[in-house]
Amino acid sequence: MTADPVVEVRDLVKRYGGSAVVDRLTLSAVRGAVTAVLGPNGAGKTTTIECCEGLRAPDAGTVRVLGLDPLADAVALRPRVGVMLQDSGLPAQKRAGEVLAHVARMYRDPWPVADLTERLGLASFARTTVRRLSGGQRQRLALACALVGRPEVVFLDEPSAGMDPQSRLAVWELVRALRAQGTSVILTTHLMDEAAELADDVIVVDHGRVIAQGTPAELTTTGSDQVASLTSATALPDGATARLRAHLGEGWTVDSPDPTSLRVQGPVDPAALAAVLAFCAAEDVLVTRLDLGTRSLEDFFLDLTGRSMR
Ligand SMILES: Nc1ncnc2c1ncn2[C@@H]1O[C@H](COP(=O)(O)OP(=O)(O)OP(=O)(O)O)[C@@H](O)[C@H]1O
Repeated sequence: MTADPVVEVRDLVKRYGGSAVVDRLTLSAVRGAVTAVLGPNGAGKTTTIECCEGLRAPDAGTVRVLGLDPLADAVALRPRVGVMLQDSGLPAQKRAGEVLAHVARMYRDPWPVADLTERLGLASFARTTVRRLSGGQRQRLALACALVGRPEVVFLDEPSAGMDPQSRLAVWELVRALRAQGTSVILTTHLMDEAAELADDVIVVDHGRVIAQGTPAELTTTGSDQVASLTSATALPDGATARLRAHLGEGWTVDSPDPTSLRVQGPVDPAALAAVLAFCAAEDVLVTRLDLGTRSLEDFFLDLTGRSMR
């Protein structure tokens, strides 16, 4: 548990039809930090976050946000917490600009609407009704509505899903600005680059439980391990991955993300690299590309949660 948590979830259980989709989940998020919650489809992320938002009642366990109970203390928490849902819940018949202005009027000291409009590029569709907005435009409006009350903590469920690259960058900039002004941000995302770019802390959820937590650097650095990624001109010979694994021996991980790629993870040094290339030559594999680097957050995530779809 962290020293000064903004969100603290202990042994949370949520069941649907008898099966626990959140299964004694425990996590905490640091005040003033950006915490990214990752996990495969159906892992229980949204259910957990919605318990934190007071939108769902836990079957067991405790949830505290800013030290308060999201259900029992809902009235006290409402002005202090911003929520951006996957399903935006915005009024379909109203114009985008009117919706944001209306939400702003509900707060004593709102974020200036003109500034949010500028940061999120809302002006071009301010006069469009919500039901006519594109998915990405609706997301941007929902984000503006979540932030306009200057919340102390904000929950963002896949904030940049469906957005074009320009909008995604604008959202990232905004999240960085929030962090700089001390706002705590809890976001769920399937975009590993988004988590790596923004998060101070990453929490990986699977099958309703936390299976890893740490900074992106902690999660992607295993000792002195490096990753060599090789691309072959043609499909690799049958069994090449297993033979290379046997050839390199203990301390090495070898896999093949696709038929023309080899990924070698271990203490890569000049001699090891020469051995890998000699192996490729012996197997008549023409290497057309070689990249060296540390494990990405995506590598970590796939190693942890597997490659099969849920
Ligand atoms: N109201 C509900 N009734 C029944 N089952 C539900 C309900 N809400 C969620 N579930 C189930 O709970 C599980 C977890 O769902 P949840 O939305 O929390 O996952 P998630 O990690 O957010 O997934 P995704 O990445 O797809 O958004 C899923 O199997 C889902 O079908």
